[in-house]
Amino acid sequence: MTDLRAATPLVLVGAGKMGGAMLAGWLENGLDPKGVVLIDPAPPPEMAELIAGRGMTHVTAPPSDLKAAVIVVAVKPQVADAVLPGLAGLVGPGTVVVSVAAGKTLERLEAGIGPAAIVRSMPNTPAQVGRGITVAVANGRVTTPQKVLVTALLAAVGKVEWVAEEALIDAVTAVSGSGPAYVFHLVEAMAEAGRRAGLPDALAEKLARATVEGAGELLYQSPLDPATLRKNVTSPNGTTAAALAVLMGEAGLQPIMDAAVAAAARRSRELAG
Ligand SMILES: NC(=O)C1=CN([C@@H]2O[C@H](COP(=O)(O)OP(=O)(O)OC[C@H]3O[C@@H](n4cnc5c(N)ncnc54)[C@H](O)[C@@H]3O)[C@@H](O)[C@H]2O)C=CC1
Ligand SMILES: O=C(O)[C@@H]1CCC=N1
Repeated sequence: MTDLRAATPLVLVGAGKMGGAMLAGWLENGLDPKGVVLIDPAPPPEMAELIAGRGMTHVTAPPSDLKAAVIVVAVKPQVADAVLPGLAGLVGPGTVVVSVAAGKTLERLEAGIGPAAIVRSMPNTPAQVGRGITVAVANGRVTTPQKVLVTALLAAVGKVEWVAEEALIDAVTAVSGSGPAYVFHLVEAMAEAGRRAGLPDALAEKLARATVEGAGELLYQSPLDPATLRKNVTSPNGTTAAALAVLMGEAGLQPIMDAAVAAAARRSRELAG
């Protein structure tokens, strides 16, 4: 079983919301902070604190004297093309590059960093609490041991799926990469609907948040599928049935979700550049 020590030296390029969430998860799971080199000219303040507190090396540009075991590229897709060529010097014969950038194809990544073992992946921010899910696709240069190493790294912050067909990553991005935002928006919408139904602000927010937290945890712990869990809430001719007649109706959630996921997948394809 590959442990996270094999991932060092690990160079994390960009410690913002996604890179920072993964880094927090890795440290929680035993990655040696001394083996981490963070490249970020302007990490968010909470990351700067974590970096200093855990003794990680922090630089603002790629060092010239290092070959990485793993390079995780977690900068915005819009800056990836500019950043990638500067990382080429960190690539040695054993290095595997893992990109989390939305839209950036394996071909585009290789055009930027040069010939290398590259994994294109799509994680999500629940990685911060070890409950992310990442889908990954490898180029032809990734060896089996590198795939095992990347799996260990990604598995330290949640579930991992590999796909052989790169085109699936756009839909993956639209469902699980962006998906946490849809769930957080559901909380906002439920709270707002509660306020409009007469609840005081604080109570509406508390009820919406606790309901999604609890339903998520129940889904996590239960062996039942979501449809069964939904039916377990729904008494015949009761209040839930009345609400679901709206949510599952013709103008309900499904067509809205279809449109949202299609829009995100389209944007992912555009971000290829
Ligand atoms: N936020 C999310 O939920 C998810 C984001 N992603 C992907 O993760 C990547 C990063 O997104 P976020 O973390 O949300 O953005 P962010 O803006 O929070 O983080 C980007 C980080 O990159 C740093 N950076 C900028 N220029 C740099 C450079 N030249 N060298 C090194 N670091 C540099 C910034 O200072 C910042 O800390 C994007 O490609 C995005 O598509 C993927 C899955 C989910
Ligand atoms: O919004 C974005 O583009 C990134 C990719 C998936 C989640 N956040």
